[in-house]
Amino acid sequence: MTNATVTSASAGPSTGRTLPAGTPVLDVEHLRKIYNEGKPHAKMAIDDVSFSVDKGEFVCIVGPSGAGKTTLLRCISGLAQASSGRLAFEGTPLTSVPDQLGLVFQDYGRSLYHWFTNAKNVGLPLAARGVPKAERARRVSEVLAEVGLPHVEQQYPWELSGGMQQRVAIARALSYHPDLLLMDEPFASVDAQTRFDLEDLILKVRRDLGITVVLVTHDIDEAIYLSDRIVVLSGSPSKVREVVDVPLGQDRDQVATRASDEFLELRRHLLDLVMPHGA
Ligand SMILES: Nc1ncnc2c1ncn2[C@@H]1O[C@H](COP(=O)(O)OP(=O)(O)OP(=O)(O)O)[C@@H](O)[C@H]1O
Repeated sequence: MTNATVTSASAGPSTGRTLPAGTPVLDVEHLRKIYNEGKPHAKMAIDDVSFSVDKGEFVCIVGPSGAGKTTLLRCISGLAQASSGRLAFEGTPLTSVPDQLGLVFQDYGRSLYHWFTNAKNVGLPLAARGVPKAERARRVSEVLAEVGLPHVEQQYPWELSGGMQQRVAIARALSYHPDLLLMDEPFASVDAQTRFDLEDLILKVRRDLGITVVLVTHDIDEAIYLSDRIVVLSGSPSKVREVVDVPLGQDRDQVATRASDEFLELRRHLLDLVMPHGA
């Protein structure tokens, strides 16, 4: 896991363009990633990974430690270059960081500028894109309200709890209405109760904004709770072991959903896939 920062890969507003029916937001075909290719210390992190994500879907990626989950997100986001294979974003081959992409990584502590107010942090991608000040202020208020922090604009990140800081980071990634939100272990650094709150927040954001989400997690239960589908990676160098449908409906509840027979059955199946020998 990289302790990378929260990044807004684009500062521009969503294009809002309508994709032709059946066009996935994200298409990953036979992706392979070899670090230090051609050198004696070359390392194949991803062998052959294919999957696609449709508009509005919530897809989680799980797999053993070192399977290449972070590497996969870095390739999808354009932050790392795949060695071979094809990546397409909204039907267009991906050659650089896509405009309509939001990224949220685990380490909110390093991701926010602590000498800027929360409002300024959230507005940075908009400022970079030249969104006028008044419009920027309106959007910052709107998105902070969306993540449940309507009163923190003039405070600084260090005045907030860890969970609140991660909400600010999420608000920043959402400020320009990305079509696809990529999240790498976004809730791994907070306590269990805050983690549940943030999971519910991201489900609400997804519902409110109709956003497409791809999230990497070590936590099988979290993956089931959040997902429409789960891509299970094998150990390193990774292949797709299975893509698991999660037919739990849209209305999920931290207690009732997690206690349901369907949830427990999926949990058993996923644990079998991730720890095939009961390790
Ligand atoms: N910049 C890099 N240079 C060389 N090798 C790397 C680099 N980044 C990652 N790797 C290697 O690629 C493999 C996959 O790493 P990655 O961080 O993508 O896995 P992961 O599934 O996210 O791991 P974890 O679940 O432990 O966070 C590992 O063997 C790692 O050592």
